[in-house]
Amino acid sequence: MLYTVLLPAAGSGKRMGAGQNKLFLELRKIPILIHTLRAFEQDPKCHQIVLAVKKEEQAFIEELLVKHRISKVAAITEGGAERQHSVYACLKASPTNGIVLVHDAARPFIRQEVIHRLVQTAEEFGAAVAAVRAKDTVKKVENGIIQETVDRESLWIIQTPQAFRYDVLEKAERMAEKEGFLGTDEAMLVERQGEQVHIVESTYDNLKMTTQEDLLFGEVILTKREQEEQ
Ligand SMILES: Nc1ccn([C@@H]2O[C@H](COP(=O)(O)OP(=O)(O)OP(=O)(O)O)[C@@H](O)[C@H]2O)c(=O)n1
Ligand SMILES: C[C@](O)(CO)[C@H](O)COP(=O)(O)O
Repeated sequence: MLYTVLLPAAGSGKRMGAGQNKLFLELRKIPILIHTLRAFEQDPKCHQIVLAVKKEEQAFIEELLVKHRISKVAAITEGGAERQHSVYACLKASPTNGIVLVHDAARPFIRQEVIHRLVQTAEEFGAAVAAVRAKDTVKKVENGIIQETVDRESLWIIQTPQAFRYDVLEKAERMAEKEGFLGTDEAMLVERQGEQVHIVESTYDNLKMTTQEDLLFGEVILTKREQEEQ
């Protein structure tokens, strides 16, 4: 089945400390935003892309879309104060009966085979998220004192894309807005509606460009990808 991808791109990139939207920073002379868009532009199963952007950045982003021949962007909507608000704005701009993927525009290295497994799982079960197993020990801490070590075998690091049947995500976003609930990902909103969310194993290089170090890792990932393609 074809899918629609919702790309929140209206953040400020505070943790990157670049003084601008981190999505405009370049890897191999291409903006991070374009790397991410290309992943979906080049996927035959992607029907359309919906972007949430800052109003004052829309004209610049539209120029980037033309320059880099990104043709699948069907709608550009205004993002909100929080990531969740930006995602909801994208959802409201793209009603469909099918599968929607929510993907951070700050994750440029998503692999097509992960996307397709997510879509298949969401088609079957209604909700699925990309994730990788935790590699480090995780502990709960209060006031600088370790309270509990969480069993690593049951720990997964959640990424995006997060894939849903449109009606499942729409109800979750609508109820969260009505109840003033703010989550850090869409799965949280769906879980609190009592829906089961499935895990689809992703790759460790599906990195979210968040801090300066990630730019270095990103260049290495691109070098590795180029070697894979040779
Ligand atoms: N109000 C917001 C906040 C974030 N995002 C988007 O959500 C994705 C993941 O958010 P994050 O990595 O936190 O980006 P920023 O919010 O820009 O980073 P920071 O928290 O460091 O400011 C990014 O593509 C970002 O552009 C958004 O559309 N609207
Ligand atoms: C949605 C997410 O990428 C899953 O790991 C993450 O929660 C986004 O966090 P951010 O602080 O909004 O980047």
